[in-house]
Amino acid sequence: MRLEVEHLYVTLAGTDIVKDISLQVDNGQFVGIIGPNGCGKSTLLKSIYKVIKPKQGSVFLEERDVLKSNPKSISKKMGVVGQFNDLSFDFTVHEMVMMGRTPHKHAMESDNKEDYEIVHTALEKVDLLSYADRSYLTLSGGEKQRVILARAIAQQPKFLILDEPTNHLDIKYQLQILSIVKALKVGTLAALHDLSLAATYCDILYVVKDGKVVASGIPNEVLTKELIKRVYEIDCEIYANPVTGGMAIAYIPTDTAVRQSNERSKRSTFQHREGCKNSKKEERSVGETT
Ligand SMILES: Nc1ncnc2c1ncn2[C@@H]1O[C@H](COP(=O)(O)OP(=O)(O)OP(=O)(O)O)[C@@H](O)[C@H]1O
Repeated sequence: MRLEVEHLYVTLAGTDIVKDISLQVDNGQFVGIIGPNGCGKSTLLKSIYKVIKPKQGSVFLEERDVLKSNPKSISKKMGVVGQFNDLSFDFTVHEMVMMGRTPHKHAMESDNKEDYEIVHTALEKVDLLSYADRSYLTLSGGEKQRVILARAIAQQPKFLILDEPTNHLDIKYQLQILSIVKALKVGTLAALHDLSLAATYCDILYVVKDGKVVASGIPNEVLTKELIKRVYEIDCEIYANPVTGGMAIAYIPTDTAVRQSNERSKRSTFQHREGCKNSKKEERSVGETT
């Protein structure tokens, strides 16, 4: 499904947080929103999935006017993985994921065989099948994050919104979760912090600063060191990853202590290598004389 956001403005507690943002996500596209802490990414997403009411603007999912539609009709089409996934009540992992089926059911309709199969597949996808009977509240942050993604998958959405989906995840699950989402082949709008991951997985990036889009386009063209300096106030070098060929970013710390420690570790690596070379030479010459 295609998402079209036009001239969105959000004001919270008298402050303008989102200022005239327009963006599009085509069917099957993975679109990333990047930008520094507090620039308005979550607020923008929340206003798209109807948790916050925008002051002005429109959000359309295909022909449907999202801001004027009732939440249940939107939740049949749109899955959301939010940033904070804490609950006051305890549920099992299986029950949590089964909640993803709710938008497709009438009041009092019980879960059927198909629902169970869908939940099973969703749990399998995020590697949590063996956790089905565990209490959600006892899970680690990363495990909770994967349960919430499984719930969104069980919802079988035609469009996905993800707010920092890799927040609590170790690198294996960061890659796994983004690959799973990409393989769903539904339009996806995701706020991401890791620029290298954003460059790897996103078809299009929107860069937000102070509530405004300051750049957009394909990652290779958008992510320049000048833009990163302007938006994040940090120096970096961008290079082609020698193994994957993809874009890699090396951040350059401004902190002198860190620079000195890097220099020291470079020197000791060099000394270690030279030491190894010399002891190999000695071993060879001992072998030749005996
Ligand atoms: N309910 C609220 N009332 C007042 N200000 C708010 C409210 N919610 C968020 N803000 C402010 O709006 C700004 C944008 O917040 P938002 O959470 O959208 O940023 P973000 O880009 O998602 O940040 P992060 O990367 O840290 O998650 C912040 O300065 C935040 O303090």
